[in-house]
Amino acid sequence: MYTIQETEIIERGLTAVDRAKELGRPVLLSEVHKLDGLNPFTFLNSGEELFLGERFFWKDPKDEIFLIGLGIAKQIQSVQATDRFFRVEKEWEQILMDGLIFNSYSTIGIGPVLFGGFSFDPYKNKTELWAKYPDSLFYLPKYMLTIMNNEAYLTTNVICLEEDDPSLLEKISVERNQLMLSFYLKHEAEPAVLSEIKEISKDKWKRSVDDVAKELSGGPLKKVVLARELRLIFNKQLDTGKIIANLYEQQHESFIFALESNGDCFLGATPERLVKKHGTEIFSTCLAGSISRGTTAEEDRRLGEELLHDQKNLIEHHYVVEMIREALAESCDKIILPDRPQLMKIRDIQHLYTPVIGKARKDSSLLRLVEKLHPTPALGGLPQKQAVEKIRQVEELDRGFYAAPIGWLDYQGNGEFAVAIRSGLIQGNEASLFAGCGVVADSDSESEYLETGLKFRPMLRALGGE
Ligand SMILES: C=C(O[C@@H]1C=C(C(=O)O)C=C[C@H]1O)C(=O)O
Ligand SMILES: [Mg+2]
Repeated sequence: MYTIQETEIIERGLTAVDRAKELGRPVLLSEVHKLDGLNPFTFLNSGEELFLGERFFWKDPKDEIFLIGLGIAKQIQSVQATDRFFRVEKEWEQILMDGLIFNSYSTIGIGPVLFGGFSFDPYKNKTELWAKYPDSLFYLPKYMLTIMNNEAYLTTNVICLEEDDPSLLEKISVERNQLMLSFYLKHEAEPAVLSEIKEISKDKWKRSVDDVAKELSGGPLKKVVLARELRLIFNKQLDTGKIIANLYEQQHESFIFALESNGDCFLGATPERLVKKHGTEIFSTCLAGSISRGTTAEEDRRLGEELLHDQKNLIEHHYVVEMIREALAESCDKIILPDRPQLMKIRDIQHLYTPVIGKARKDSSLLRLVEKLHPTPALGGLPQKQAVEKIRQVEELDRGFYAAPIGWLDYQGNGEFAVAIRSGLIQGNEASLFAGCGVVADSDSESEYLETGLKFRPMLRALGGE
């Protein structure tokens, strides 16, 4: 059982209200408490009643950090396509500038943290599918559990207005204690059963792969990533908490993420980091080029060797390395990048993988880096602008947040963004799953089709459809 000193938040809140009056604008109050340890899924589920539709979940591949947010103290969103990264950054800086932050720990990812993401291409025609997700969508949560290197912290964030009185803070204090009393392990309900899978425009998709591949041999386009969709229908409402827990169990070596919005939930298990910033240290990942896993250790090793020497896949990978190297060179002083890819083996697939490390210059913020990198040729193509235009033109799918940056940043500028692949959008008793692949001049549509099949597997399994 957990309880937190209640008088403290009221006193702090009154100071924040005084500051709001002085400044004539809202003021953020944020406080951090250390907890004895708490299961992240217990926390996520305990918010189901009060905060359904306003939750997020994040875990990195090494289980170094878990972030689970419940409720929205402040939402930053934008329907404007131009400067969307910059706009989010400016609004975030404004909130932090006046904020009162009570945090006596030096851990990253605690105190005010913004969690969310961007759509893949704000200039693509919108469809109903992603109506709940604007082109930029970020939450500053009301309550957030951080588990960092096995230590647990609870952050509480309140936006105090000029006209607020102590009753607001009393309400928060009561709500928080209620939440902490309700930490429970959820009763397992019968899982939803898959009744139908619709494969969206399979033949048309394969034709577009052939057409684009043909076009690539003439240049100047070198690579275009094309994606497709599966629509799944279940016999009842899907339990997103359970799907996240399944992903955690089944795809341990990946980032697990979820972002709810107005009843929908976008979630997935991606192996691909876009960029991580920890102080001035920058980490990025080149991931492109794929082959299946073997059924025996020997076959698996042989397939890995084949991938490491396959020209088509090496070229597909090389484009990503070149672009990331160039993009980071503008913001980093030192870049360390091995000259040959290695293998990343995950449950259903193996990839060519090149890790990148850099040292950021003073003025390079995490969102600036995200802007420079997105989309890398692993998700868009090369050259970047023309590839995205080609996708806009030929791809039937509305990608929404699929293949786009999703992640978090803390109030000290640390944070991490992953590329939201191996993902799906959960909508009541239905789900859309997305998968794509890098098309280069000698791509063959049948093998690209099979490759996307491998990439659907993690989500299909987590949904009980495999
Ligand atoms: C586009 C996806 O994956 C990307 C494409 C890859 C490829 O074509 O080899 C490999 C890894 C990812 O960068 C996806 O999973 O949907
Ligand atoms: Mg590929």
